[in-house]
Amino acid sequence: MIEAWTAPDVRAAEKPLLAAGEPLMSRAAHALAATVLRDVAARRRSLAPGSPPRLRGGLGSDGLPGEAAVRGPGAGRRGAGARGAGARGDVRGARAVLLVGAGNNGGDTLFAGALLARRGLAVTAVLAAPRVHDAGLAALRAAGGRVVSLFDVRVPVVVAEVAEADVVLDGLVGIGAHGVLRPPAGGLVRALADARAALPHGAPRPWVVAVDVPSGIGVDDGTVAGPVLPADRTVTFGALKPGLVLPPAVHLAGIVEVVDLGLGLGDRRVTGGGAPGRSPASGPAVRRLEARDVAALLRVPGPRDHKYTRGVVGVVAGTEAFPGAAVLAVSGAARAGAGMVRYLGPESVGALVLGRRPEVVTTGGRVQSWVLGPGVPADDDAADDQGRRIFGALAAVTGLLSADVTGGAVPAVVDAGAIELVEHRCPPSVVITPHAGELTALMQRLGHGVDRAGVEAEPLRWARAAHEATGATVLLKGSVTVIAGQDGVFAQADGPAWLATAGAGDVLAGLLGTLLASRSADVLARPGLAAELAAAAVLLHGRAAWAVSGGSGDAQARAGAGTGARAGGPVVALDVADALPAAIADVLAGA
Ligand SMILES: NC(=O)C1=CN([C@@H]2O[C@H](COP(=O)(O)OP(=O)(O)OC[C@H]3O[C@@H](n4cnc5c(N)ncnc54)[C@H](OP(=O)(O)O)[C@@H]3O)[C@@H](O)[C@H]2O)[C@@H](O)CC1
Ligand SMILES: [K+]
Repeated sequence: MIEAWTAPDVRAAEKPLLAAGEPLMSRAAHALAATVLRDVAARRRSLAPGSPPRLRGGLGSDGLPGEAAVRGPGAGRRGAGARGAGARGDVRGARAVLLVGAGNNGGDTLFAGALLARRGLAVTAVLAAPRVHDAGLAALRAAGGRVVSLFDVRVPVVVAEVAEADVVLDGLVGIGAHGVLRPPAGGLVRALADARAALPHGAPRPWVVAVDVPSGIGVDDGTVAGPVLPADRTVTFGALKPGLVLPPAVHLAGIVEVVDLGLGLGDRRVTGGGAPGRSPASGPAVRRLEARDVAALLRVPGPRDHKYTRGVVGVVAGTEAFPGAAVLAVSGAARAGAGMVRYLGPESVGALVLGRRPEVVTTGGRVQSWVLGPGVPADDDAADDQGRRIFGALAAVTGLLSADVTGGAVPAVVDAGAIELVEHRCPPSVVITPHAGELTALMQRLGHGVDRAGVEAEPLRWARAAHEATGATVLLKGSVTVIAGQDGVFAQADGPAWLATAGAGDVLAGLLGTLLASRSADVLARPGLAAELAAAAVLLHGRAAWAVSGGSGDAQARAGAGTGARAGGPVVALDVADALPAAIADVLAGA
C-alpha cells in the first residue's frame, strides 16, 4: 500500500523528532544530493550510449557517490564544462542551478547544493526571497557555490542560465506553501515552464528535480492553480504527499522517491531503518493499492465453492444502438472470474452476447451484484426497457423496495447512463463510475455550479463531493482514477495512456461487478470495502491493459529517462477483458 499524508500530518510527525534533535534537514539534503548525483551521472551515460553504468570514484567520507572535489569560493559557472561534457559517469563539471525559497525547503536545497559543489558540480543558487536559510546559504558558499538573487538579476538571465544547466533543483516552497507561487518565484517559474514547453521535442534540456514537492502544487489536494515547473523527479521527505499521487499535480511530479526520515507514518515503501509504522487516527489522506494488496482482497475459490458461492453478476447493459457495451461488460465480468453472469437486455443484444460468451445466461434470477448502465443512454426512448430494468435494480440496491420484494440489497456498479437515473441516496456498496463529464452532469443535477474543467482541476474535491451528496462510493475515471468512499480516498495510476479507448470503461464496470459479487456480503457489512475493491479493479484493469499493450516497467519508471522501459502500444477493450485472467493470476502469484 502506498500512503500519502497531508502537510499537517507530516509536521506533527516531525515535531517530536526535531525536539529530540534529530538532524532531519541534513538527512533530507544528503538523500537529495545522492539522487541528484546518480541522475546526473545516468543522464551523461545516456548522452554517451554504451558507457559504463557507474559513477567514478567510490563512496566519499560523506557517504555520497563520486569523487570529491572541493571548489574554492568564487569558482563559478565558467569554471565548469558545458552540459554533457566531462568523462562518462563523471559528474564533475556538471552544472546545477538551485531555485531557493525562503523556508526550510530552500534550506534542504542549499545544503544539498553544498554537497553537490563538493562533488565537483558548478552550483549556482538563485535566491527568490530576500532572506533564505542562513546556515544552508553559508554551507553552499563555503563549498564554492555561486549565489545570485532574483532581486538583482532579471528573469531572462536566469532562464538562459537554467537552459545551460544539467540539473535544476526546485526548492522554492515545500509543505509550507500557501496558494499559487507569489512573485518573484511565480514569475520565474512561469518563465522557466514556458521556455521548457517551447523546446522542440527531444531537445536537450536540464533534468528537473523537485525538492519535496514541485513548488506551486496544492500539496494536500493535488491542484495546480498557478505556475509549476514540471519535474522529472521529485525527492520527497518523510512520506508521500497527496499532491504527488493525485491528478492533476501528479503529472508534474515525474518519478517520485520517498526519503525515510524515520517519521513512522506507515509508508511501507520507504527505505532504511525508520520507526515502525505509526498511523495517526485520521490515517493517510490518500492511498494507492499495490498488487499485493489486491491479492489480499481477491476471493480465491476453494474446493467447496460452486458458481453461486463464487458470485453471480447481473448485467444490465447495451441497447440495440450500443450492443458492444453489453459484450464488453459481460466479458469483463466473466473474465474476472464471476461464478455466473446473467445478462438482461434486448433479445438481439443477448444473442450477440451469447455469440461471444456462451457461458452467460439470459434469464432473470438472484444475483450477488449488479452492473448497470454501460451502453444505455439515459435520454434514449428506445432504451426504455433497459431503463426500467435499471430502475428496478436501483430500487433494490438503494433499499427503496423492501427486501421481501427484492430478496435483499446487493452491491452494484452504476455506470454511464445509469448514473443519471440515480435519484435516491445510495449505500456505499453502490459504486458510481463516472468520467469527468459524467461527474459534472451528476453534480450539476444535484445543484452544484461546476463545469467539466472545474472537475478536472479538482478531482479530489468533486469525487468527495459526489460521495457525500449521493452516499455512493465514487470512482472518477482518468489516467489517475480517484475513488472516494466511506473510509477515504484512493488514487490509482495503473494503466497505460493507451487504455483511454472506447469500451475500456465497460470492461472495468464488469470486472468491478465480479469483485463486488465475490465478496457481496462483506461489502454490505463493511462500508469501506467497496472503495478498496474499486481500487483493486482499477489496478487489475490497468495491468491487463499493460499486458495487451506490450509495455514494461512500473508506471513511474516508465516516465523516467534511460530506464529501458517500454511505452507499449495500442489496446482495444475486448483484449483487455481477455487479458484479465493472466493479470489476476500474476497478482495472486505475487508477480
Ligand atoms: N520541518 C522539518 O524539520 C523539515 C522540513 N523539511 C523541509 O522543509 C520544508 C518545509 O519548510 P517550511 O515549513 O519552512 O516551509 P516551505 O515549504 O519552505 O515554505 C515556507 C516559506 O515559503 C513562503 N511561501 C509560502 N507560500 C508561498 C507561495 N505561494 N509563494 C511564495 N512563497 C511562499 C512562506 O512565506 P509566508 O507565506 O509564510 O510569508 C515561507 O517563507 C519541507 O517541504 C521540506 O522540504 C525537511 O528538511 C525535513 C525536515
Ligand atoms: K519544492
